[in-house]
Order: sequence, then structure tokens, then C-alpha cells
Amino acid sequence: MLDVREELTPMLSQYLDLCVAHPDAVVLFQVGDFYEAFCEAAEEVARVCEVTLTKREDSTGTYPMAGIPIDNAASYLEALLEADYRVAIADQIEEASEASGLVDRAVTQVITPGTVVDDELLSDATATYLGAVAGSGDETALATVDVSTGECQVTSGAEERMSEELDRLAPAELLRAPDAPDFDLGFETMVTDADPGTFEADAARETLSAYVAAPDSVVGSEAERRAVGGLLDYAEYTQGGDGPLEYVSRVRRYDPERSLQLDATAIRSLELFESRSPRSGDTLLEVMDETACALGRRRLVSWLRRPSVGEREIRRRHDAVAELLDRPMARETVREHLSEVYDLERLVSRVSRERADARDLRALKNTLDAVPEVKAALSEVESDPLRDLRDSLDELADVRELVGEAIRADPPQEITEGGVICEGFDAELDEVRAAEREGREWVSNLEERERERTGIDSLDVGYTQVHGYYIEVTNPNLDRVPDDYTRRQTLKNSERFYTPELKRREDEILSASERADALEYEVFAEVRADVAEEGERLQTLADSLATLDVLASFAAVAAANDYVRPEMGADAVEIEAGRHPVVERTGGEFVPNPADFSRGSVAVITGPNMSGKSTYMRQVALIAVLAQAGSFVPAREARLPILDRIFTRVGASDDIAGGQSTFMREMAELTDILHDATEESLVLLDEVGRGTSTTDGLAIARATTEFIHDEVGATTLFATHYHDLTELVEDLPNAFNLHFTVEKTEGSDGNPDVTFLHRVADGASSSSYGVEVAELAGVPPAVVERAREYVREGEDATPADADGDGGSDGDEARGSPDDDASTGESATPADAQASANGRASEGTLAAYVDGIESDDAADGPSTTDAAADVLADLRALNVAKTTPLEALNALDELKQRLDERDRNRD
Ligand SMILES: Nc1ncnc2c1ncn2[C@@H]1O[C@H](COP(=O)(O)OP(=O)(O)OP(=O)(O)O)[C@@H](O)[C@H]1O
Repeated sequence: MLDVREELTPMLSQYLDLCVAHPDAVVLFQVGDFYEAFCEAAEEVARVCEVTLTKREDSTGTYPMAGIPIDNAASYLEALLEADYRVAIADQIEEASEASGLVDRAVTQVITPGTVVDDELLSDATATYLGAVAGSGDETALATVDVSTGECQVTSGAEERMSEELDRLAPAELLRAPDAPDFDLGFETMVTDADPGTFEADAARETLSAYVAAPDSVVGSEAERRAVGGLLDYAEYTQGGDGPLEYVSRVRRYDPERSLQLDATAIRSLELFESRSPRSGDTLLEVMDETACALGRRRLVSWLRRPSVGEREIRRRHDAVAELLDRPMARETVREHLSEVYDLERLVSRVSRERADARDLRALKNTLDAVPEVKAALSEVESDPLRDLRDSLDELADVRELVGEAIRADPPQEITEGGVICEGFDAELDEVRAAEREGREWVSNLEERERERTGIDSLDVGYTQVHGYYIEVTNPNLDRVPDDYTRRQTLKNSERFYTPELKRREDEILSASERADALEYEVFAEVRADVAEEGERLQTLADSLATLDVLASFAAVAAANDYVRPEMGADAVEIEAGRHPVVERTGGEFVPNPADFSRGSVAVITGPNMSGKSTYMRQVALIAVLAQAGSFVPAREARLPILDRIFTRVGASDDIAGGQSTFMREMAELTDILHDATEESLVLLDEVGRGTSTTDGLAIARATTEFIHDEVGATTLFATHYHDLTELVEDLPNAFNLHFTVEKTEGSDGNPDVTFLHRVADGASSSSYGVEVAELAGVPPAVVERAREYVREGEDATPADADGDGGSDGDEARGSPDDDASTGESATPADAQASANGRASEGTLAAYVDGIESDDAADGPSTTDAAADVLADLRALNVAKTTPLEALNALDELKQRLDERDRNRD
């Protein structure tokens, strides 16, 4: 279009200028009640938003055009953001009526994934971050801002640390300074190449100096300053580029190591915020979220994501929860009033961005109305933290009064059309309104007066938009019309007139009405500006309300679920009758279990599939997370150390959907653990080493355990199906075995029935019960029977030790992956269950196949072809992409083909 620019109409040429100024965005251009896009942009908008692609015809040609209604823009904007577009909103910045020629337009906002501020596009519970990275090596800095609330934070450190921090915060959009590392990001984001100049030291200092008085004192290094500078400059650009964002009142520096570090893997595998299985759907957040308002909800997420490591801070939170637990009346009253609290942080930012309307200000007033009530409910509290919180609640009576007196209780959405400002607030406005009212009254009495004067009983006074006020006289009465009537309009049966006085009044009414609307808007804008002045006090209030809401929520959850206050600062993890906070809520009777892990101990946990190993390990970690976040915990008693990090490495099969080599990923995560864990860390390892051959897997598991035990000293829980690992405890003084118990009874068919007791006990497990678990899970009887035959064969044979790595003994032989010496692959009966659970089960299939292969070798060529076909099909099966049902069906079909082969052979 650039080449024909000279020939375009002024409007399209204006559109084109804006597109050139915002090359990375789709420009949406206000035309009346619509946002329009033209030419190529129109095609994209039509496709993504599913709106009709129309044509605009003018003297210069025909152009594609697509529009979205402004009133209803949110869902369309969401679609564009989801399709990875940035959207530049070009609003009309002058009234069409005032424009001489083309209406002036300017980009007032660039909407990008990291900078959305519209409530409809934001989630209540989580913050949407824009992030910026500058620097490299040990001097890498990461700055983030939540554009909707103004929360701006910066941190720095080694590249890997910052990469972890990025993964944890998962900003929706990321800016990179030219020298920033090219991180391998573990989350979806839009990477934006911002103007490199904004990241330069001087430019950044200047940007920052508009926000903080002494830029050098808030940031720790040049890299931090550059990251914040580039970040805020871009945030300003997206908000219309009118200078500093007033609502960013604080730029805070933080050190991620000052909180319990949970990396993205741990957050995911502990299911803090997202459930890994589409079926379960329950997360720690869902269980813990009894918050009453959005402020509290976001604070809860941030406390769970970043539990504290400060013993004093943790104790204070526990003190507050304890008191709120003891005072149910106060707690419930506080929660009730908090539920009337609007999203103050976002409200304040809208006020200072001049985006708040009259309803927002009323919402602010309602929120402020709740504050004295909350304070009153807390009047008798005795604990320091609650007293401090109560005393810190600023009622902002001045703001509350101002809004109460200025803004009507139920104002319209539109702030330019009157009906917003209360009577009695502004003398000039009242005067103009009085004039308007008086005029209208005069008109409304006119009919009666004129009927009397003319003697025409059917005379009517009315009003139309086009012609204004009129006096209507029907045709038969026209002869009685007085001389001062002037004809305005002729209808079929009547004539309409006006008088000079009526005309004068009409002009007065209209101009008073217009003036009143304009004045109202002016007064409203003044009130809004006065409120904006108090932004910082409002932010502080929001902060206290958020904290109070989370503490009350913790107390409510503790009351409802029988949680107990943990004792902090212990030297060991000691839990009596601990429960998994999420699993205990998802039905069935939950069996509480104890934990007693001294610092640096390594517990090797064995037990059949489904016996409760993973649940147990996660429960220990979740109890630690909850305690350090400030909550009570699901247990009868708990004494806990203050942990610095929690690491989790869960079985390779759980990551199969990730697409990458699961074993590589497993090992990369293991490397991080071995590298970064300390004596204050808790490490959960679930089936480490499973992603490779048995020999290698066991070797890695063994070496890992030894290393953690001897060198790292982290408290470690290691769930494994490698029963050989249980022997390790004999050599490692700080290691011990735990196992999960099952009850085995003889079933009616003579085979064993297994009941899971979900109870942890000392020592190693004696059996795997994989086949029984497979049966319980519904694996077809033919397969289960065949598996039993294999197990019996295995038991009769001498324990295989072809790998020369020790082999197994007695009962353990069945569960030991070492048994499967013929392939060197893992063939635990566990895998049968894994299959039923929707996980890959290459081990079991491999065992099955190898059985067939050796059969075939013995039987000669006659039956080998059929078996080879089966094998080929099996090898072609993409386990990662196969659902459990498909896997079972495939297995059943292969089995039938082999049965067929056996019958032919007989
Ligand atoms: N203490 C408990 N009380 C009641 N039910 C439990 C308990 N622990 C676990 N369960 C139930 O048992 C199921 C299996 O538990 P879990 O996944 O922890 O077993 P696992 O031994 O880790 O299995 P796998 O080795 O296959 O991963 C859970 O989904 C849960 O429903």
C-alpha cells in the first residue's frame, strides 16, 4: 500500500501512517462505534476474529475492511492476542463534531500479551507479567511488571538462576536486551525485540528516574537498572506513550533466594496450580483458596509460589492464623466484608491511567466502606501481626467522603453524558442544572397555558429530535391559532408551531443540558485526579487487605479440614499422621502417615504401584510448602525445618507428553538437583533412572543416592521399583528403607487378591504385586494370565544375572528390573499398571515380545512370519501417542494374532 500512498484518501493515509509507526502490531482504527482494519490487516482480523471481510470503496479504489464493535471488543482482542498478535488501538482523539475535516486519531494503547490491562482480558487469580532481561553471565537481571496493578520487581544473579526465576514467573511477554542470554524457555510467551536503545545505561537511568527518586539506590546493579529501564519504557509505549506510568509507585528489588525456591518442575509436579492429569483437576491452590477477594487470591498464589524462608515472618503468619482460627466470629465477619472489596490494585491503576469510570469510583467507595467494618471486626485481636495489620488499615475517609459526595450511587457507564455527579457537589453545575430544569418545567406547563389562551382543548406540546419543541394544533382549530405562532411543520391532520419564547427556552434548555454534561465530565475528571493523588495510600491499603484475606483464608481452611499449626525451626521433618491436602479431599478414606526424616537422611521407599508412594512423598513436600507459606498443615502434629529449596524429579513416564527425550530431561533435572541442592533442601526422587536400560538405570539410581547421601546432605525421599536399591542402606548410615504395605489374600480363583493399605512402614517391601495391580486396573484376563506364567517361570529359574550387576534374591527377584536380563530393558510388572494409567509401558511389552521371539527361535521358521509381523506392528506403535484404551486394544489384538498362530502350530 505504501507505493500508492499518495493516491489514498486522507483516512486511509492516516491509517497507513499508524501502521508504519507500529510495524509489529495490527492497527485497529476507530471509525464511529467500530474498530476497523484495512487491507492485509483486515484479512487477518477477519480470519482470527471470525468477522466478515467487507470492502471499502472510495474515489481511489476498493480495499478490504474488517471491523469489530468497540462495545464488545474484549473477546475479539482476546482472539487476536491468542493468535500471537499485538494490537495497536487508534482512537479518535477529537470529537467528530469538532473536527474540521478528518478526525484526528492516535494510538492510545498497544495491547500485547504482557501488557493487557482490561479486566475482561485478565485473570483474577494470577498476575500477568511483562518481563525484561538484560545482562548476561553472573550479572543477568530480570525485571517484571504487572501492568494491571503496577507491581514492578527486579532481581539479578547467575544466568541459570534467572532462567529458573523466569520459568517460575512465566511472563506472558518477554523483552530481551541485545546482550541478554537466549534462554531455553519452559513456558509459552511472546518474545518481543524492544528498542535496544531503551536498554542502554543512560536511557534506562532516565526512564527509571521518573519512577524513583534515587534510581541507583533501588536497583542493585547496572544490569538491573537496564532491565527495569527497558521494561518500563516499553510498558509506557504500550499505554500510549504519554510519559511515566503513575500507578507504578514502587520498584522493588528482591532476591529469589530469600524464599523457599520451587522451580517450575517442582511447581508442576506438586500440582500447586495446575493439575497434571486432566482427570483429577484438583490443585493445592483450589484446596487452599478460601479467599474472599481478588486481591487475596493473587496474594495467595504468590505466597504459595514463593513461600517464606524467614522464620520470624512464618511465625507471625502462623500467629495470625492461630488467632483467626480461635476467633471464628471475627474471622467470618472479616471475610464477609472482604468479599465486598473490589480489585483495589487494578482499580487504582485504572484511576491513575484516567481509565476509571464513575462505576469504578463507586466501587472504590464500596471497598472503602468495608474497611472500618473490617477494623471493627478485628478490634479485640491480641496477636502482634493481626494488631499491626488492623492498625495499618488506612480508612481513607477523605477519599471515601469525596467519592460519596461527588459520584451518584448508581451512575451510568458513560461518563460524558451526565447523570454522574451528585446534586450539591458543584455550585456551577447545580446552577446550570437548575436553569435546565426550570426551562423544562416552563415547557411542561406551556400546554395548559396555551390551551387556556387559545381556547383549543386539543392543543398539544411535544418534542422531536429533529424539530425540537412544537405546539400542535389539529386542522379544524387552525383558525384559532394566535399571531405569534410560527409554522414549523405540516402534518396530514395538523400543523406544528413554535413561538419566539418557546424557541428561546428550547435553546436555553439545550445549551444548559450540553453544558451540564460537559461540566459533569470536568468535575468527574477532577475527582478522579484527586483520587489518583492518593494512589500510594490506596496501594498500601490493598496490600494489607490482601494479606488479611490470605490469613483469614488459611484459618478458614484449617478450621474446615482440621489442620494444625506446625512448629518451625526443627532440625528434622517430623510429622504425625500427615495427610495429602489435595488427595484427602478427592474422595475415599485417606490413610494418614507419619514422617520422621532427620536432616540429610535418605529414605528409599518401595511398594507396589498404586500403594501410595508418590502421594506420600508429595504430601511431605506440600506440608513444608504450606507451613512456609504461613498456613497450618494437614497433620496431627508437625515439626519442620525451614527448607531452602524443594526439588522433585518424577518418573520419566510422566513426562512422555513433553515430546523430548524423557531420559535426557530426567538426567538434566537430576543434574540440577545434584548441583544445587543443599543440606537445607528437600529432594523427592520418583523412579529416577527408569527411562533407560535396567542396568544403567539402577546404576544411576544407586550413584545418585550415594552422592546425595555423602556429598549433598539434602533430606531425600526416593521412591523406586529397583528393589536392589534397598540394599544400599546397609552401606549408608543415614539411609533407611520404608515401604508401603498391602494385604494379600487368596482370591476365589486361587490367585492372590491385593488390597492397598496406603500405610507406610519401616523396611523394604517384599513383593511387587505388579500383575495383581494390572488385573485390578482391568488389563484383559488373557494378558494377566500370561503375565502370571512368566512370573512363575521367572521364580522357578535361577535369578538371572547376565548383566553381572548383582542380581536379586528371593521374592525381590520378581520385582527387580534386573530379571529381564535378556533385553537389558526395564520389565517391571509395574509397567502393566503404567499402561492402564495411560503411561507408556514399553517394559512390559518388551518382555512379552521377547518371550515371543525366543519362542519363535525354538519353533523354527514356520511360525516366525506371523510373530515377526506382530513384532513389526508392535515396534511401529508410537507409545507416546497412544491412549491407554488404544494400547489395550492393540495389545489385545496382537495377543489374538499370536493365539491364532499357536492354534495353527498345534
Ligand atoms: N494415604 C492414602 N490414603 C488413601 N488413599 C491413598 C493414599 N495414598 C495414595 N492413595 C490413593 O492411591 C492412589 C495411588 O497412589 P500413588 O500414585 O501415590 O501410588 P504409587 O505407589 O506412587 O504408584 P506408582 O508406583 O504407580 O506411581 C492415589 O491416587 C490415591 O487415590
